[in-house]
Amino acid sequence: MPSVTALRVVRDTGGVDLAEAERAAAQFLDALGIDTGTESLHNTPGRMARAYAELISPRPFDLTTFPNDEGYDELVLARSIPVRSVCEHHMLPFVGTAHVGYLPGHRILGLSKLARVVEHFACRPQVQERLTKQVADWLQTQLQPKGVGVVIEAEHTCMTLRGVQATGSSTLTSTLLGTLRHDARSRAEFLSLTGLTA
Ligand SMILES: Nc1nc2c(ncn2[C@@H]2O[C@H](COP(=O)(O)OP(=O)(O)OP(=O)(O)O)[C@@H](O)[C@H]2O)c(=O)[nH]1
Ligand SMILES: [Zn+2]
Repeated sequence: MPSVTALRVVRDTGGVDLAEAERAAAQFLDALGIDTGTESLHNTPGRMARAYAELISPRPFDLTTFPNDEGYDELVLARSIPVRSVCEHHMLPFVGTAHVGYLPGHRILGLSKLARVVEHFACRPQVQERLTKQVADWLQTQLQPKGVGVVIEAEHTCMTLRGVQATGSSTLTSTLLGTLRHDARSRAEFLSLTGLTA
């Protein structure tokens, strides 16, 4: 008889050497002409090291699935999941929201896991296109649903705070798989529920 299953998901970050990261941050600030000898900045290299370590270290989680006993065959959609990542080109944050949905097959997913999968792939140096596709592909592989849809909208601070300084701009990416990609009605419903079409 099918039952609850849980797959432990842990990402090996290769190990963060906090002490070395702190030394490097101190050198980096020094090279920028920033004096870390003051009382206020004294602990800044350590804070920088811990902050970046946190940004690239996803929390482990259990990917819990349940049998789809009722044969639920409509969309399951988690909207407005917070996204927090760092662009791999500048190591500056990009932040926004994700809408993640799927059309169930034989199993359904614990709802919180949709947000945990987003965090799992966001907590690393990323580009938004890859992040979007990784979340969709992974759900497709692990859950084998009839379809998956992922939409991410994010502000890249490397584009809004520096460089071109396109304040207020955001970037939208999407990946649709299976029925959500190929069936016009399912696709339209998904995009409508995510607020992307009227
Ligand atoms: N496709 C994609 N590009 C990104 C992402 N995050 C940042 N970038 C871009 O990566 C590019 C890096 O371009 P470079 O010309 O090497 O860097 P740069 O001189 O700092 O460029 P500017 O940002 O235009 O000043 C920039 O255009 C960024 O906007 C992302 O998630 N996806
Ligand atoms: Zn960038």
